[in-house]
Formats: sequence, structure tokens, C-alpha cells
Amino acid sequence: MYKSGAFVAEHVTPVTDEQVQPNGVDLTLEAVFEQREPGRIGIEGKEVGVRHRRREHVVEGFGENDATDPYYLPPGGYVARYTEIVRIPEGHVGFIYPRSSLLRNSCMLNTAVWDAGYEGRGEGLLQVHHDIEIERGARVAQLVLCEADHDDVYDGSYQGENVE
Ligand SMILES: O=c1ccn([C@H]2C[C@H](O)[C@@H](COP(=O)(O)OP(=O)(O)OP(=O)(O)O)O2)c(=O)[nH]1
Repeated sequence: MYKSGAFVAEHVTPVTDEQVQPNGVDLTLEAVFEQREPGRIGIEGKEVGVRHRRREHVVEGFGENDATDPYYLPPGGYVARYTEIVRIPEGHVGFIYPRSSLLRNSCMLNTAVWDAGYEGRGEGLLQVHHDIEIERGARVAQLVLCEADHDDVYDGSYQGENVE
């Protein structure tokens, strides 16, 4: 059974009333990264290739704008990091869906499974199929939690990621 947005909100920090939806909690965009070096998925182990944080105001041909300008993203694949720290409680599994306004603007957020016991500021693959502007701090995704059986809890290399 999927849990209510109010329940999900207890496991997201920080969270405002505006982010709490009937069935989940909206997550906001903290940063956008562009991959510069190859990564590697091995039979044992994996490596994330070098990525560079994209500046908010890169607009081809328009020079430097104000630091408060939104991200201007031409078509391509980007790694999006969420602002909020998410904790997946035991007895649950998390899924993130893109905000539908992204799809309606020819963009997609690809996501994987959020394991019971995971805590951190996670990331997703932002596919841009048509130029789009996204403000830092804008809602881009929705986290939902579903009750789930499991044996162990998450103890992988991304545990505690991006949490100072
Ligand atoms: O779209 C997603 C999906 C999951 N996660 C977080 C939560 C999840 O619990 C953790 C690890 O995900 P996964 O188990 O898929 O990573 P892996 O590639 O198998 O690495 P590891 O073996 O270190 O867990 O990353 C994200 O940040 N984004």
C-alpha cells in the first residue's frame, strides 16, 4: 500500500506545506551536473565518472547573466540532485516520479529504486528533449513510499551521500 503525502513528509527534510501532495512529497532541484568522463559498471563494483556542476545562467550566445537566473538547459542528459534529504523508513520502498509539467515540456526524470534504510540527497537523470528553463529550488519530482518486505537495509556506497 502506498502511504499518504503526510507520512512521506515525515521522512523528507526540509519540507514545506506546498511540497506535500496527497500521495507523496515534491522534491526540488538543488543542482545540475554534466558528465565529462566515462563511468564504469563492472561485474563487481562501479565508478561514477567525473561530472561538473552546471552554472545556473549558461545561455549559449548570451554571455553571463545574473546569478539568480534559472538553469537554461539545451537538449541532453543531465544529472539532477535534489535539495531535500530523504530517509526511506524500514518496511518501505521509495519511488520518484517526475513532475508531470516536465513531461509536458518534453523532459523526463529517470529514477531507480530507493531502498529501505537509505538516507541522503539523491540524484536522477534529467533528460531534456527540448530547451527548458528550471529555477534552482523549483519542484521537479515527487517521492512516494510503499510498504515493502525486506531482509537487510541499504548499506551501499551512496548511503549518507551529499549530507554534510
Ligand atoms: O533514482 C534514484 C534511485 C535511488 N537513489 C538512491 C537511493 C538508493 O537506495 C541508492 C542506491 O541505489 P541503487 O541500489 O540502485 O544503487 P547501486 O548502483 O546498486 O549502488 P550500490 O550497490 O552502492 O547500492 O541511491 C537515487 O539517488 N536516485
